[in-house]
Amino acid sequence: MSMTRRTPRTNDFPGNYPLDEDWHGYINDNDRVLLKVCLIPANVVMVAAASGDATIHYSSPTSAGAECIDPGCNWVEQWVHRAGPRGKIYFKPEEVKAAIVTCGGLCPGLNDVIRQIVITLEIYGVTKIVGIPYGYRGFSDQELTELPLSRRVVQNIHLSGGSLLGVSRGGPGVSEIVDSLEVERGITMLFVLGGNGTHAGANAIHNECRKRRLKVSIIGVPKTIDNDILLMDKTFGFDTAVEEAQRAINSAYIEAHSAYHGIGIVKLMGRDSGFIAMHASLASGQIDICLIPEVPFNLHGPRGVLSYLKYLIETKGSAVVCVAEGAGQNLLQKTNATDASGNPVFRDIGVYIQQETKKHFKEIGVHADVKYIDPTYMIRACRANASDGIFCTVLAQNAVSPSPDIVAFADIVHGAFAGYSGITVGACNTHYAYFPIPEVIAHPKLVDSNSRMWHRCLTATGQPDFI
Ligand SMILES: Nc1ncnc2c1ncn2[C@@H]1O[C@H](COP(=O)(O)OP(=O)(O)OP(=O)(O)O)[C@@H](O)[C@H]1O
Ligand SMILES: O=P(O)(O)OC[C@H]1O[C@](O)(CO)[C@@H](O)[C@@H]1O
Ligand SMILES: [Mg+2]
Repeated sequence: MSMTRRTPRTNDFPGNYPLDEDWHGYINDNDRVLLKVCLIPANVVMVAAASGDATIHYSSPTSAGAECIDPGCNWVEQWVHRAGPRGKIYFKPEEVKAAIVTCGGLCPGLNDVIRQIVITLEIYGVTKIVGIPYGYRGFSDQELTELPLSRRVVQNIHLSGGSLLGVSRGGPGVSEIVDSLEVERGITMLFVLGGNGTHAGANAIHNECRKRRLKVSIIGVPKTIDNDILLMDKTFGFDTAVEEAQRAINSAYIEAHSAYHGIGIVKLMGRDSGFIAMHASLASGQIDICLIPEVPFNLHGPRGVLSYLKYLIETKGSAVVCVAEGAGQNLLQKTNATDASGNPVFRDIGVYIQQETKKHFKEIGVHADVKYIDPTYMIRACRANASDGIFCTVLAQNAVSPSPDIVAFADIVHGAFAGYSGITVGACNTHYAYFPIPEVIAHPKLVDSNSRMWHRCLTATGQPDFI
């Protein structure tokens, strides 16, 4: 097998300099990634789910995971732009001032992404790169000054969790942010790392820039530990969260297993979506009951969680419950409180289950030793694990000499240089693509209770329905 050089050697090409059509190092602007396919000719149904299933040929719309895009289940193809470096760039690197901002909650991998963006920008020849401190707030708070970024500054930041730039919720309105971008700072590329709220903000900033006819690229990188962004295989930090959750689950298991009639309860993140809880439960093999926001359950009553816990105590001697923070909110009193970004503040379902379990076992006169673990912030503050780290690091290596397989975070820089704006980057069916922001934040991506993955989780825990 011969080694292929990633950078063209001048003597490889006639005239000593490769023409774009001879140098196969760039993404063609017309390259596309297939997002969904949906077809019903006669009895044959081929439907691709939102992500990752484009290669499945379903034989019936009732097959697990099958999904029709339109009500008639007609042939529909959805394509998105393939991500990667373009032969023609839209910005002159020496005229670019790029800024990076991280908003919302923390997520493992933020520093890796910041680092990769800076390194890739420098490779393009950009020298003016700054970090906006503490999320969107950094655009309005006069006491916060922007942080100059360079390879030297970001070299080792991936070795720790958190965000070099800091994060925040809430902050200034869109108009104020664009004033700051345009007038105060002269920013021409803004890289926005955040979840659905941040992306809603990024889209609004993009629209305002267009309204003002500003030549500014607004590019998102979806950051959500909950993995709740639509159309993408997964988002960075999710893998790390699932892995870190294993420690908490294992501790809960050991506590429960070592106690007489021990019950361990672990609450994991997941405001709307139970992906972390589902995957962590599956990975651990130590969970008896997994509760997620998408699947309603009763705590009390003959089919409720508490009756099943009693059964587990009687048959196994101990039990471990994994509950996502957004699960069972209908069982709790609403607070009507919101955080600075307007997100509803939930009551603590983990604490509630702990209290109700203690109460229930006392009432029925059965001894139970209940231990509750909430590892939320320990998980969120972690540095990215190897898988999430590779997700960034390999991209960085590719970014050193642009080639067609430069992907993901490096790609968002390519996206900006290609003149894209109002887009976000992600992996879809293992390929990297640019997505229009409104499409990916239309609603949170949810665990499908009819999916194979949820069924696998139920098989792994052995739990019944709690309704
Ligand atoms: N609809 C919106 N329009 C403009 N800006 C928004 C909107 N929603 C949220 N934002 C802003 O985006 C930032 C982050 O929002 P939010 O706190 O909801 O976190 P997030 O991006 O969803 O991340 P996380 O996954 O951690 O919750 C905040 O500064 C908030 O003011
Ligand atoms: O306590 P904070 O910072 O508001 O963040 C909590 C939220 O952040 C998330 O981890 C998402 O970033 C949610 O799962 C959770 O509801
Ligand atoms: Mg959010």
